[in-house]
Amino acid sequence: MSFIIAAAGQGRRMGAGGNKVYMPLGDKPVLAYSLAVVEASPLVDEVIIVTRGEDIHLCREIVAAGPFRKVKEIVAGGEERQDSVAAGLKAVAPPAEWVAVHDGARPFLSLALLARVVDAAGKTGAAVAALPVKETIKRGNEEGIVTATLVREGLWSVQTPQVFRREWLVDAYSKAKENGWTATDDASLVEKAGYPVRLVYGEEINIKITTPGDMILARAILAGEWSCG
Ligand SMILES: Nc1ccn([C@@H]2O[C@H](COP(=O)(O)OP(=O)(O)OP(=O)(O)O)[C@@H](O)[C@H]2O)c(=O)n1
Ligand SMILES: C[C@](O)(CO)[C@H](O)COP(=O)(O)O
Repeated sequence: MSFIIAAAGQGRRMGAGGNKVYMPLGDKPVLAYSLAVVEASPLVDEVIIVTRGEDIHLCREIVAAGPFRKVKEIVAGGEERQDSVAAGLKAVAPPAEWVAVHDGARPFLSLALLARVVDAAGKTGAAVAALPVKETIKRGNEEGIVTATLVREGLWSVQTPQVFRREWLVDAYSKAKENGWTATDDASLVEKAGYPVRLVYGEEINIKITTPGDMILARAILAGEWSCG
């Protein structure tokens, strides 16, 4: 399986003035955590990292320090996450039957979660890690007034990894380009292209580091102050 790591963001919501995947977390940068997991996974044959052109030198340093030998290519990303994954997908060689996409900003990927998503994708053709929504979900207008309270039943909060039959993901990205579809995750495009996507129980610990509060949480997780499946 080819494994694409999307790491070409700008970290605007982190407000640290740089790409959060290169921020230190414990003794290594955020990006090095998921790289270590895929390096150890027998399910992953090759890794493609997508990062901003200006960060490629930082990425190379992390790969060399690992050393992360499965990294086949480091490619430059695009304006939006979708553009970055599209760039990564171009680097996946056609013999690969399966492609996984993961956020570099999710350092606590586990081998067990990756195996669960791969297993489900093997049966359905596409699968994503996700958790049922726990809180009441409301829609609000620009003035902050509630316009609707949604039915929570059946709603899932989606994570990565997301695993797809390569041909499905390539087809979905080509249809997205043709029709101008945009999405915040890869599965949305695959769904829109007409393919079934299986939801697989993710892990609460598999957070996406997005804001400064998430970095505090990540440090607590690392220190063993919080852990749960
Ligand atoms: N153009 C982009 C935007 C995002 N990402 C990656 O997609 C993941 C999830 O994105 P997000 O949390 O939104 O990261 P940022 O774009 O860095 O954050 P922000 O939106 O706050 O700027 C991250 O690993 C990020 O590096 C990417 O590869 N290319
Ligand atoms: C792919 C993702 O991590 C699934 O939760 C998420 O959609 C990324 O969204 P963002 O807008 O880049 O934060």
